[in-house]
Amino acid sequence: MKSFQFTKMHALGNNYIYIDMFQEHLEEEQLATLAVQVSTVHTGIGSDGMILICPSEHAPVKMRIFNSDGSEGKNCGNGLRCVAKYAYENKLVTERVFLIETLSGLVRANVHVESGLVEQVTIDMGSPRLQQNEIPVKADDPQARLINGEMEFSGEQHYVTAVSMGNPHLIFYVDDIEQAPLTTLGPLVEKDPRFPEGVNVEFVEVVNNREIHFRVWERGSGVTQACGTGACAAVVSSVLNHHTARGKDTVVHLAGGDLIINWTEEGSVMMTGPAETVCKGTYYIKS
Ligand SMILES: N[C@@H](CCC[C@H](N)C(=O)O)C(=O)O
Repeated sequence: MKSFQFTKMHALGNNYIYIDMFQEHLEEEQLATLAVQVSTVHTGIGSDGMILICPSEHAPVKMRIFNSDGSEGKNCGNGLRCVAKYAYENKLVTERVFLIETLSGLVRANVHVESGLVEQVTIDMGSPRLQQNEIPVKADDPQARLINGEMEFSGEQHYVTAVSMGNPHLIFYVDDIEQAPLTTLGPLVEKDPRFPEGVNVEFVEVVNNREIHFRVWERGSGVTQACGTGACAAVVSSVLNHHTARGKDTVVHLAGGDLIINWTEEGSVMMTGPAETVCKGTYYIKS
């Protein structure tokens, strides 16, 4: 029976099965099915998806992320922090600051090490993309931004902001995060035809100009405890909607814990937060 070694890691509860492609070989055609199988709780390992840590021609390491439904995402903030921790602790890199390639470009990781272990990671996530054709959102004017724009979902008008952090996000503001319509509006908006590639759906309650509450329905995985790119998109949206300030640290309270996000004056979105190893094991591939 074919098998591979895996590491399960999580970042604020957003958990993935990580496979070291410097050591393992998997066929491209089997990756989507494998992501579904390993993610399934009862018959697999149980996770929000699968992440490959791959060799790269442009950086010491490349990340590929598959959601639990087998679809491939182009970026994953929590995954990047875990990949950075794995790369440093497993000596795929020797420096504490290094590049990671993603399907949406290169990002810079900075690992914060205590007693030889990476506890926190800061990722320079690059600049957000705001034009509707970059998200993508179908629009009469594809170059225009969607900031606090009106959109109808199931007969109700909502004010939404669209941000790409290499992957698509749509942000809704709510008065009480505990009442956010995560499991009703989330799946409906994710698959709305106005988002040709689907969309990650985020709900935000503003606490004050340095703090927000956040919940997410992720494209391809549903409700998760945290979404790094989503938290970055929520802070960008909150600056654009004058709820928080650019160039200042904003604390994002996610279901799984806190992230510090700063959309700098220079343009980059900086994300700082933890990454943890859960366990390692052997997975036997179903034939
Ligand atoms: N959990 C992630 C994002 C994973 C990919 C996303 N569901 C997509 O399809 O774009 C994060 O931490 O950013």
